[in-house]
Amino acid sequence: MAVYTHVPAEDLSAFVARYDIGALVAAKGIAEGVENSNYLIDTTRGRYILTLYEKRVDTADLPYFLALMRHAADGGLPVPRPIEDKAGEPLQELSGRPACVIEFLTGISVTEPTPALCHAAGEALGRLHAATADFGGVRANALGHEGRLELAAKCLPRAGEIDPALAALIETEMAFQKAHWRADLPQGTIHADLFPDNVLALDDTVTGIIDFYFACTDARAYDLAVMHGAWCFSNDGAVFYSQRAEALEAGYRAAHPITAAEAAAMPVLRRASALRFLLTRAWDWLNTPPGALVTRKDPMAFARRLLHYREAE
Ligand SMILES: Nc1ncnc2c1ncn2[C@@H]1O[C@H](COP(=O)(O)OP(=O)(O)O)[C@@H](O)[C@H]1O
Ligand SMILES: N[C@@H](CCOP(=O)(O)O)C(=O)O
Repeated sequence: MAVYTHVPAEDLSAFVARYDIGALVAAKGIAEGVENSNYLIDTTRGRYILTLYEKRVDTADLPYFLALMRHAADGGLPVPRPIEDKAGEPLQELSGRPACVIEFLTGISVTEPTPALCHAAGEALGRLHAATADFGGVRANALGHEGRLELAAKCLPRAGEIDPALAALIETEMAFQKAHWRADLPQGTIHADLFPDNVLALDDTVTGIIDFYFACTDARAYDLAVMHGAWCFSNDGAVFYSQRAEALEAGYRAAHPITAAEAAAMPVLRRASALRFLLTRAWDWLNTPPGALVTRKDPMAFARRLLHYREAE
């Protein structure tokens, strides 16, 4: 359940009145999502998403995320445009939290994507990379190579509470990444979390790319590696679907080239991405207090992906 901050109805009405979007007629909390509180709001003029940014998002990064979303929307991507208030300001405060209203986009997130949707999603990523090539914003990846190694070291002492083999898996992967990570791959603006639940689709057509709150500047090909892990396995990581992977890469190549160096680095990037999601899930698994309204995601689902990548070499 991702409504951490509950906003009283009268505050919501007053908040909506700051914008030129009509009067509030309905609002409901959205259960999906992990990081922030989201409300679906209907006004006399249309439908919008209201996001209240919770503690895990650094307020200083919000102007970067909102500028990136606007840039991508201006570039023709199906990315929700942040709505400005009557004074031209997209970033607000509500119930003691930074808050923003963004466009509502139609579509649903699928859990078992077809190869056709994988193709469309890969193409959408390629288009996003092309459209953001001239985006001026820069944000370091807190979960980049160094960040992953730091988080790995923090997870190691208690990894055995999740699975007896997990500490060894993390340790050996840290050694591999230290030896093989390449810092010289083409850099760009990456989404960094383009899982199926962050893509809205209708009939194998992508209608929305959402949740830019991990976006950053990093190796462009890493973004495709993230999608490989997120889109091409069963949810528990036990089954790899090669047709999805072929379609994903073909879709990306239809919109953006992959250099020879990027293609050669892909096995390392995929392992790095599997490690990243294994680690953040493990950290949350070990540190989410009982009774928190967050659904913890299974770290072992990404341990299995990591093992698959190792065995595929
Ligand atoms: N612009 C949008 N249009 C339609 N639905 C959206 C939009 N943004 C978010 N949502 C809905 O809200 C849910 C949570 O949003 P998300 O940004 O993924 O939250 P979180 O950052 O907490 O993970 C999504 O799964 C989707 O159902
Ligand atoms: N995609 C990550 C979790 C991040 O959650 P999101 O709702 O912000 O996409 C994972 O699956 O571990």
